[in-house]
Amino acid sequence: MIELDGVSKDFTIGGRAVRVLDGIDLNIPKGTIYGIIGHSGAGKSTLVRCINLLERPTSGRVTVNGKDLTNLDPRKLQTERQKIGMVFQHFNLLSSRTAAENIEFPLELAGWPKERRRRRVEELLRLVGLWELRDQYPSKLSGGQKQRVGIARALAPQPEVLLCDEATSALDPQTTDSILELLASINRSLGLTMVVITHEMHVVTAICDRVAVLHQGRIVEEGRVVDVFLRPKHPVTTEFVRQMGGADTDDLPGVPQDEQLLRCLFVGDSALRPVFSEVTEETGVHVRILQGSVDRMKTIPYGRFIVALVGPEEAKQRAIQILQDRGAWVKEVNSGGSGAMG
Ligand SMILES: Nc1ncnc2c1ncn2[C@@H]1O[C@H](COP(=O)(O)OP(=O)(O)OP(=O)(O)O)[C@@H](O)[C@H]1O
Repeated sequence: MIELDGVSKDFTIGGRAVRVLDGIDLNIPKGTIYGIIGHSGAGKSTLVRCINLLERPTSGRVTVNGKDLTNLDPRKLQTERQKIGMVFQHFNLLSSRTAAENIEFPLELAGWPKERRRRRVEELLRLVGLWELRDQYPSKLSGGQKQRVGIARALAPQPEVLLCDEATSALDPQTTDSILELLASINRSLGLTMVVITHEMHVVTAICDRVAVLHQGRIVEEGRVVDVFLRPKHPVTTEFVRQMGGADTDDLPGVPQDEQLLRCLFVGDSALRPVFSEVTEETGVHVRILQGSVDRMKTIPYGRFIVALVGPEEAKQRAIQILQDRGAWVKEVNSGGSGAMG
């Protein structure tokens, strides 16, 4: 749906060219919610603005829905841009227009007839839960309500892609969750492809299917959210994962020499099965859970545990084999070892 091939972007800063994006390759499948996470200055906003060519890449190609945007003349680019909606961190609403009039604005620009505009605006006000507030001006709306207007305005011309640039970063945690829920439900009901730019892990784990980690203008990791965040490879990803907390061997109590300390990770249905009980039943090895939790990333359950196996050596090895056979990723650790799960 969205493909970036070797996209680079240079800005001239203080008279010299500085490379802000460096050879970005991305393939965002239709209908997915795709997260791009990175620290401040990583290049996230520049990257998302390259997708709709608000920033023209210095080199590389941007293809959206089979059309190479980097090769279109200005008029055709304008037409294609209407299929890409954008939601901003600070809402960017027109203060002199009511909620309904803000939503209507892009339809006026696109030349929709009045009656069709009226029907579309009503539909959108209801979709984002703002029908009652349709005649309010932005100054009378809360941050969450303003962002609902921003989302409805972006959806008005029926785009195929929605770009969200830190759409929840100016909101409190509760409002953030309600906006994330709205975005996820729009994705489900309209099948819209969404690109979500954020510096917050929570945003990615709540609604994204896939994620790219951006660092100093490069993608350092990419994949399914569960794969990238539960088994991070790059130090920047590991830093983000630490924000989630979870199993860590730093603060473990002492474990007797004859017990085998393990880190276990279950992803998918195996996280919900009584695998530790099965191990005990089949091998006689007891499993002492020292730390752990079961949670979900979007809809996918996962469990992270630090356990100690208690029993004869040969039986402990069989227990590890059974854990692996039942879908666990298992890593033996020395007691007193350190490091986040991953
Ligand atoms: N128009 C511009 N001219 C010059 N430099 C720019 C321009 N836009 C961005 N930059 C620089 O590019 C780098 C990446 O900025 P960008 O806003 O894309 O990062 P970001 O990851 O979105 O960060 P933040 O979360 O802080 O917005 C920064 O060093 C920034 O100063």
